[in-house]
Amino acid sequence: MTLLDIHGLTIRTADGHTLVDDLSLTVAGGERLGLIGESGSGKSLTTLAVLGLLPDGMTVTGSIGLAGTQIVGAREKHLTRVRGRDAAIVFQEPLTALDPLMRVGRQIAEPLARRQGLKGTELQRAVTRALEQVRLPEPDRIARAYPHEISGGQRQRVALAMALACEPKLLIADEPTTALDVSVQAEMLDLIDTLVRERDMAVLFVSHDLAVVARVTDRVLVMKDGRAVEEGDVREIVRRPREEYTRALVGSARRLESALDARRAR
Ligand SMILES: Nc1ncnc2c1ncn2[C@@H]1O[C@H](COP(=O)(O)OP(=O)(O)OP(=O)(O)O)[C@@H](O)[C@H]1O
Repeated sequence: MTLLDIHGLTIRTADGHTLVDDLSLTVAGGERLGLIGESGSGKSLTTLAVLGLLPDGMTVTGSIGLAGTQIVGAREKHLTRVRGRDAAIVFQEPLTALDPLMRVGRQIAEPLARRQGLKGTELQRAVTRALEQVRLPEPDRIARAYPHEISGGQRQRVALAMALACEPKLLIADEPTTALDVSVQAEMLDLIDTLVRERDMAVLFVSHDLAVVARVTDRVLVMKDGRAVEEGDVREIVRRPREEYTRALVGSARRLESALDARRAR
């Protein structure tokens, strides 16, 4: 069944400049779609639009159906209900989602209390469980820490725990590993892969890196200048890119892989 149905999505600035142009895509329940394209191609704006989080002043036309709710034009009170429950987002920079002045445990507790009505010891246990699920060692210490007292990789795991806290049907991951060290990136991708599989969640995974997208998604949509240029099975696109732009993306991903192979062989 279709979980996310975007049709003819167009996003413009207040002065009429088109940033996303007539974009259509669907994600079925449990399916994983990668959104790929170079910087500025409109990937992030598309994901923000799904949660009704576009910056003030931008205008949106077209439709975005998310688990039966029409997001375009929806009132804030309806959007609040959808966020976290139907879709949740993990950003490239975890500090975007975390409050610097609040202990990590309280930040995870907040959505759990609000959505699941948990309190007291039960709530504390749920926070510990949420931190354990994202494979954070010493969950109790992490829960007492402020965001700046833990590492970037740990912060991203905390942000993932928050996004998963209400078991959304769709996880949106916007370049979730780009800001991390290469050694931590692979661990994070594996973690997302496992957790999403266990929960049978759908994923909209945004990246400019085809190698990363190929690792976690089944299908990929390539964007350029706010438009979809190509869409298909991720292996098929890597093997036989149809569009020139996609060929260039595949070519640069290959060059990077062989450069890394050459380094490993040294
Ligand atoms: N608040 C804003 N006001 C005006 N233009 C914006 C705003 N946010 C983004 N844009 C423009 O919209 C276009 C698409 O931006 P978007 O962030 O969606 O790209 P992206 O593909 O996610 O890029 P990146 O990989 O660098 O995050 C860009 O040209 C960007 O400059």
